Amino acid sequence: MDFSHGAAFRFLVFKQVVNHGMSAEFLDEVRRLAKQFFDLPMEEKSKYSREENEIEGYGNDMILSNQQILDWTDRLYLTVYPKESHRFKYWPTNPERFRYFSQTFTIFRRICRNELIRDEHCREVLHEYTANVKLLSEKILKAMAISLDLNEDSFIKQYGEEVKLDARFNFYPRCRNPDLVLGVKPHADGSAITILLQDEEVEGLQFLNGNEWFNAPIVPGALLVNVGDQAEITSNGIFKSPVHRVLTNSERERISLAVFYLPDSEKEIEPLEKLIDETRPRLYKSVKNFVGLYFQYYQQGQRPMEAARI
Ligand SMILES: O=C(O)CCC(=O)C(=O)O
Ligand SMILES: [Fe+2]
Repeated sequence: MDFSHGAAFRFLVFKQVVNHGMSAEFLDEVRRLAKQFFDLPMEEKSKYSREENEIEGYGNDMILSNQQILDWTDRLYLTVYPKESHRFKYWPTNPERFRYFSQTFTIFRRICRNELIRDEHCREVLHEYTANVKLLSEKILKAMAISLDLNEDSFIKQYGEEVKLDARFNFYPRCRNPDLVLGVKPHADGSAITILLQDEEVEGLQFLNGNEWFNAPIVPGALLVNVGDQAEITSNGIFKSPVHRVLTNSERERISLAVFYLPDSEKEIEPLEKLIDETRPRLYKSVKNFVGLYFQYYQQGQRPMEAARI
């Protein structure tokens, strides 16, 4: 990863990262697994259904009012880190490889990387992806701190000991009336940062800049890094958490996988002291369990950041 252009990095809204240490084949494998899951008959998928008032599991938006417009999407939401938080009742066992890499694939990859084949047991696919994404997220949070002349651990320390990673697999079916409904309504992510694996062929994600929506292009082999609300708060607004949405498509279905890097919900987070001065007064209150707050606001189509702003 090249973070040498520190100043430019400050104004990052979203960034496509290519040198993230994961091969294009591995990313394809992750996409394939997601797709295989969503292709299963409804009867099979509903074994992992989200329960009312729960976030994790398979389903769609929580229904809070009968005025609510639902997103045109199917999701599978799983806490993937730390291991102790895994709730396997929501983890698909079908396709089998959702949990396990085929041994052949693992060995093949290791041979390609000229690695010794020491440990031959299959690794769980999501664990490997999660470990890589956690590492990448922390590298980026360090680079963000360095670009502001801060100690590299400044943001990470703010987020506490017990960070959590949540994965949201998104599937957008074809839609006959794409002008009438969105795949995901406009929102900013409630994470510190989000690492997004986009569909390899179908666009749909858009970012708001001023009053205009811009397409996020597909960059082969890249992951998209998105600043979330909690990084906006801790950076005292220097990094902005962008509003984005997903369009529906009448021709093609689309998948994506967002992994949210979430601060410890017991930890109070707030703008870093060093980023507050007379020219940049403190913009946000201290907040705790921002994700809890986030879901209440999101489902009503409001920006949770409003609750944090001074
Ligand atoms: O599907 C996408 O490209 C983005 C999904 C998204 O914004 C999210 O899951 O928060
Ligand atoms: Fe998002």
